[in-house]
Amino acid sequence: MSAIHFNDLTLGYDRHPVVHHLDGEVRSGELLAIVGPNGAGKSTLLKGIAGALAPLSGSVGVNRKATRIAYLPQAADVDRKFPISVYDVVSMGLWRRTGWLGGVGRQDRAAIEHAIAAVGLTGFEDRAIGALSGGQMQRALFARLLLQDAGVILLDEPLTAIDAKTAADLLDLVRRWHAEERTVVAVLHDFEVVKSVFPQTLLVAREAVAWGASTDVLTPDNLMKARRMLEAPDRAAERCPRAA
Ligand SMILES: Nc1ncnc2c1ncn2[C@@H]1O[C@H](COP(=O)(O)OP(=O)(O)OP(=O)(O)O)[C@@H](O)[C@H]1O
Repeated sequence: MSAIHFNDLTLGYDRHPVVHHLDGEVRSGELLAIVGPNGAGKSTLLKGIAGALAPLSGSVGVNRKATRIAYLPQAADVDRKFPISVYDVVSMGLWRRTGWLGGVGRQDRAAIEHAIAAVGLTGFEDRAIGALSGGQMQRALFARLLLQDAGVILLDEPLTAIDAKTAADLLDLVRRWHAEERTVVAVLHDFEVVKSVFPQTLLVAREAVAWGASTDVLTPDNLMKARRMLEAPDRAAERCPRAA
C-alpha cells in the first residue's frame, strides 16, 4: 500500500519551479531518506508533502488511512524566542485532540510526561525553550512528534548540529516509529546514517536523480550526477528540463 504518491509533481515559489516532474510512491511503513546537494529542493519537497506548499502542477497524495502527518521543520525555521516552556511545546502534540482551548486531562498529562521522559528531558519541563541547547530543543520537538501519533512523519534535517549521543537517541525513536509501521521520510546529509537506518533513498537535484535501495542510490556516480545537475548553467534560469 502506498502512503505517499507523486504524480508528475512540480513544486516551486512564485511560479519558479524548484522540484520538477516527480513521479513515484513511498510505501506505507517505509523509512525513506531524501538526500541531495544544498538547494536541491529537499525541504521544498517535504513542504509539498506536508501540504504547506501547493503544487505548481501535478499532485502529491497521502493515503487516507495515513492522513495524519507530523512535520518537523529545519531547526532554523523554528522560532525559539517565543516564551513557552518545554512542557507546553510538547503538549502541542495533542492539539489535534484537545483543540486550542481544550483542557488537558489527567490522561493527557501522563502522555505528555511519558513523551518528555522518552526523549530524556524529565526535569526540563518548566525550562523556556529559548534556554535549551540545540540538542535539547530537538529532543523536545521529537517528544511533540511522539504525541502527534501520526501515520506519516516528515523530518527536515533532524540531526544537523546534534551531538552523537542525541543523534543516536533520536534515531532510536525513528526505529521505534518504523517498528510501529509508521512511514518516515527524512531529509539527511549524513550518508552513514542513511545507509545504517534508512533502507530507501531518494536522491534529488531539482528532479529525481535516483530512487531505490540506499546502497544502490548512494553511489559516487549518482552523487556526481546530482552535483552536476545542480551546477549546470541552465539551472540558474530555473528552466524546466522538460520544457527545453
Ligand atoms: N520561500 C522561498 N521562496 C523562494 N525560493 C525559495 C524559498 N525556499 C527555497 N527556495 C529556493 O528553492 C531552492 C531549493 O531550496 P530547498 O530549501 O528546498 O533546498 P534544500 O535541498 O532543502 O537545500 P539545503 O540542503 O541547503 O537545506 C533554492 O534555490 C532556494 O533558494
